[in-house]
Amino acid sequence: MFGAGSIGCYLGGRLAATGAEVTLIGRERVGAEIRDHGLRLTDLHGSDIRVAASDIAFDTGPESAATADLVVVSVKSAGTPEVGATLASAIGPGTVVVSAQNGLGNADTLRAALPGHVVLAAMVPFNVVHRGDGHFHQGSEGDLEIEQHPAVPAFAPVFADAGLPLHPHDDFRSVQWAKLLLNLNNPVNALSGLPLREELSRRPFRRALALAQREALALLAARGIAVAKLTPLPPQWIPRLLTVPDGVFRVAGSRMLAIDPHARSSMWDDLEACRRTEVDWISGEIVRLAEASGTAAPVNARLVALIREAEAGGNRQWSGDALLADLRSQWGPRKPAGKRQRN
Ligand SMILES: NC(=O)C1=CN([C@@H]2O[C@H](COP(=O)(O)OP(=O)(O)OC[C@H]3O[C@@H](n4cnc5c(N)ncnc54)[C@H](OP(=O)(O)O)[C@@H]3O)[C@@H](O)[C@H]2O)C=CC1
Ligand SMILES: CC(C)(CO)C(=O)C(=O)O
Repeated sequence: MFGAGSIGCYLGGRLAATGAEVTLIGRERVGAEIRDHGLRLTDLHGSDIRVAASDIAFDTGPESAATADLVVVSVKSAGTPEVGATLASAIGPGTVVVSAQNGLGNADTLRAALPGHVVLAAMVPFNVVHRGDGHFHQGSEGDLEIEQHPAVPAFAPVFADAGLPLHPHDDFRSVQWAKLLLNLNNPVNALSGLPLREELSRRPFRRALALAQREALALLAARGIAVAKLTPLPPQWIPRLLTVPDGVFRVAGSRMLAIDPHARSSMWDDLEACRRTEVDWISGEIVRLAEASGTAAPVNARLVALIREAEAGGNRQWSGDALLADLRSQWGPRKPAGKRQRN
């Protein structure tokens, strides 16, 4: 696992717990935490798994990757070029590399750095919260998805044994777009300063997310880009669901609210840790799609700008009403791509 953070420690720990030989590659502060406490991996269904420090290796450098069958990359997107360059001189022939990152382009970045290697994109649908002292908690549901490839059956059983089945997809880009639409909530969540469940329980924040999703969906439809159905509702219907009153959403959106009350988006984690966020790889993709279509994506562009401001110390405690009013004002005299709809 290259990137021992929330995802790397959770996936790596679950694999190690069923006997897989796993090395976590990460920062010394995380290595010290695991040496002191081992790993504790819990989920929303009450699963509680312990991995002793002696049962999982930890390195700060890439040496162990030289003999690995599989390297799963789980750093934030800004770190991908460095990981690609590091792996290029570290891994042996035949090592398969899987990107378990959000966004569209991380696997491509790794592929460019690792010609001759199989590099596959995967998608983690659930949230992981780092609760400290080696404890990582899966706060929402879902199975891992992966690009279809002949290399997958060699390692899929190890994931299945660990309770993390991999679902291969022929059209993985459509899966990545579907996840990106859900991740458009990351900047809204990060700007709200609230846990995900609390934020999604408040209609003005859901309306803000619906604005961002509608803008993205209109651009995707105009370009004929397919979006996979990852949730019971098709992605095109989710903005409508988001805008219903709170009481209705508590019932109709109960699956979206089935999140640990403490879970936050990974973008909130980044702001909290004063790290560069992944907003350029999430909302920024919609802005670039609009530019490539000769139009604008003012709502998503504004979310990028607000996250930039928050990275520089700006407001991270927006009220739902203020954020929604700010995003609506971006429409101005211009129309966003697609039909204008009130959220
Ligand atoms: N957290 C979540 O719930 C989810 C996250 N994701 C996605 O998964 C990916 C990983 O996210 P997450 O686990 O939250 O990220 P984290 O920031 O928690 O973990 C990444 C870790 O990798 C470390 N790291 C970065 N570069 C290197 C390097 N060159 N060598 C060693 N260690 C390095 C980071 O250290 P440092 O911070 O010091 O750079 C950090 O500790 C992201 O793309 C995210 O969007 C997807 C679904 C859910
Ligand atoms: C799981 C989800 C959608 C929300 O936590 C996520 O991908 C993230 O936080 O980056």
